[in-house]
Amino acid sequence: MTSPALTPDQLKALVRTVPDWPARGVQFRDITTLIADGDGLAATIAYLADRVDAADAQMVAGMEARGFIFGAAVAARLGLGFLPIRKPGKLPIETLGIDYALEYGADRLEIDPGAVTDGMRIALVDDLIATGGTACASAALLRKAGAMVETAHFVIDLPDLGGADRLRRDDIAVDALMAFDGE
Ligand SMILES: O=P(O)(O)OC[C@H]1O[C@H](OP(=O)(O)OP(=O)(O)O)[C@H](O)[C@@H]1O
Ligand SMILES: Nc1ncnc2[nH]cnc12
Repeated sequence: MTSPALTPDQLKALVRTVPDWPARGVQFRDITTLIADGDGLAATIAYLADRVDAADAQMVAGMEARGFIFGAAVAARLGLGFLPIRKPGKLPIETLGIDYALEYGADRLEIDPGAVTDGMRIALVDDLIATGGTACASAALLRKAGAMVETAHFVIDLPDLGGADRLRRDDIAVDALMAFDGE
């Protein structure tokens, strides 16, 4: 695979930080500016694809909505299929779902169970891991469908929020292209 043209530090500089959005005290790490940059998008996909390739995954799963941007591009680059992990009520079939707790309230994720074959190695891809609620629920859902989920790959880690450690406690190896750590 050709080396990406931009370094992780240069990619980090393309992420826009919006203070106090969507709530006071939150530093929102916005990938809109990263993906609007052609070299930035290409390098981000190249980095993620190298890691998913090294994990020997048979399929890529991405979480709605931002995980679709990165996950589908990585899957296509590697010639793998892509499994969308959807917010509730979007799939026109009988789904397999999981309910999970958010900091305030609850949410649900759903997949097409027919897309997963027993024992298939599926790599998770998303733009960002914060508390890990979305990624842990996604891994549990894929495992419930019969998949093996051993790796998860993110563009951004917010280590202060503990999500990556939470995933590791579920026996999932985590990598991220960049971290915003107490910034
Ligand atoms: O680690 P967590 O605390 O679960 O947070 C991370 C999740 O939050 C964001 O998605 P969001 O639910 O905002 O949806 P979006 O991709 O549709 O914007 C992000 O894309 C991750 O999926
Ligand atoms: N701080 C943050 N920035 C962007 N997306 C997020 N999802 C959860 N926390 C986030």
